[in-house]
Amino acid sequence: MVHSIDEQRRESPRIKTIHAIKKPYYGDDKWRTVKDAGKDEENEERTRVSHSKQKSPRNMGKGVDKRNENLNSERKLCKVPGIQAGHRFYSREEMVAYFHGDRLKGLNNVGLPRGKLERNDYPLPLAMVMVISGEHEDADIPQEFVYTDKGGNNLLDNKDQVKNQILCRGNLALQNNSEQSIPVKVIRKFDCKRSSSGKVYRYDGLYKVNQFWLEKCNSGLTVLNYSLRRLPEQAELKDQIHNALLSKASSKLSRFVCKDISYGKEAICIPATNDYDDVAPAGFEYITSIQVAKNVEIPLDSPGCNCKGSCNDRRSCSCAQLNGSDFPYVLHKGGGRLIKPKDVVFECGPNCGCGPSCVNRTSQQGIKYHLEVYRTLNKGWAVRSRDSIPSGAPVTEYTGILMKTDELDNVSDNDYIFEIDCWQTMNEMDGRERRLGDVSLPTKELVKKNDNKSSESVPEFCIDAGSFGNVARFINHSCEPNLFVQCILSSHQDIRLARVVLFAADDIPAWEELTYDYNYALDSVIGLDGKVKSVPCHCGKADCRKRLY
Ligand SMILES: C[S@@+](CC[C@H](N)C(=O)[O-])C[C@H]1O[C@@H](n2cnc3c(N)ncnc32)[C@H](O)[C@@H]1O
Repeated sequence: MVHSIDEQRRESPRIKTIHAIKKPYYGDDKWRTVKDAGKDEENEERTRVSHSKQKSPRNMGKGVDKRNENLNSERKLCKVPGIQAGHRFYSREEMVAYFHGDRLKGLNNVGLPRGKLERNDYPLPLAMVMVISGEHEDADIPQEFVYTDKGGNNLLDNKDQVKNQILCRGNLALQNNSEQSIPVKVIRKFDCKRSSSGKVYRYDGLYKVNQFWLEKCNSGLTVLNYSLRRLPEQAELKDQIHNALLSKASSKLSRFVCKDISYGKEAICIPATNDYDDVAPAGFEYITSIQVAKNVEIPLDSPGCNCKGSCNDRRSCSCAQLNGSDFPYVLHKGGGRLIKPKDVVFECGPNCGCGPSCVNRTSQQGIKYHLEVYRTLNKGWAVRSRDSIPSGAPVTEYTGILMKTDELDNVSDNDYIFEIDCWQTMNEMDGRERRLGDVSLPTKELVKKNDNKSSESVPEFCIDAGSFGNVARFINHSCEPNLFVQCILSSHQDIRLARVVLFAADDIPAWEELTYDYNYALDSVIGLDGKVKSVPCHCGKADCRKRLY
């Protein structure tokens, strides 16, 4: 069976950049006096690159902004809906998704823009969440404890204190919490063998910052201490409920059927878990990059740019020129993010002067998220990420054997074939629809250049991941996907042989199944018996088309 890029695109993301300006909401809680705290993060949000679908009304109003509003703002300074004291999280990412977007340090504050000391009628910063290390997970939740921040420590070397602590950042935040009677959510981190991350994070509840005081430590330097007392009358997970959840979680976590399906070939392990039986994914060899069939020749004729280090001048970089005089990626929090999907993205390649960490090689830098292959009830294997994935980030390339489509054997028995139909899409062949507005002049020229190579509406080349492939071969279809397909050229300019890379279409929370839209034309798959094949779709989305093909 063949699922095609083009068909996926036909109804899928014509992506636009949304500069989200969110209105923070702090719930109807008694601590809502700090109404506007959190606007710093709101500003940060404005730089967010959003990859929500333009064409599909299904995605309207969903995704990044709404979800973050729920997950972040509402939860910052009040209780966390659905989470009771004693709740355990088995990965940092899962815990972070509940408590504070995508970064959670030891002490998380709602801060101030640089240089400001006060905003409106309340002082900032304020402490929201405190993550501290605990001794033993089964010990009772402490009613009171003393906290000492790490201010004044030598961050580069042995972390010893080298300066007096002063009232700034975390320390100042805790003082403000104390003065305004705003509680802090406390999470304790424990080592835990049954957790796949090796840690468990227990939510201990809301604590009032009772008092703070200065103290001289052995080295003669000043430290600031805070005593925190747990607020009374907080609902706690009852032991039997907790144990039930725990055994469910641990049984889930203990059902590892393979520690790393890549057997060390990826920089990050990709485990497989199975809650149904002991079977592990099998029948294929893991490859991290495309292998080329004998009778297919990949040209290496991309001229390449003359930049050094990382490409950053769009006027002088010839690869930027190919992308319509701009770079397709922005650097955000250390990683490249695709600004919007394009017919084709021209990345730097072997003939370029820049180095391997150039932002215009974003899709070539390997898998960066902790992906997991897991067994589902009715879709076979599926893929999820234990980390949240930001919108526009590359998740994985679709690898396999790059071969001629007409040389495929047993097509109808092979669930792992990806047709490379970027060229057909650009030419709007066979009912394919081209995205408007993002076809650069060089891309148009490229289309012309390839015009004599193929006039077929059927893509000439495909990636067969049946026997050789990577984690992408386990990614299922959804009628409302969270990934999209992007064709990429780096070493040559033959669009028929473009690389296929899956990118995050939204901010994807940890543990959500990763999916893209196969977008088969219904009745397009013919079985060996010559009859049209039909497979029901189990994506479970509200607007499910009910059939995969
Ligand atoms: C590329 S494979 C995906 C991984 C596959 N689930 C496995 O176990 O290896 C494509 C096949 O997965 C199954 N599949 C993918 N998405 C599905 C969906 N939404 N509903 C039902 N089956 C699906 C179909 O059998 C499809 O032919």
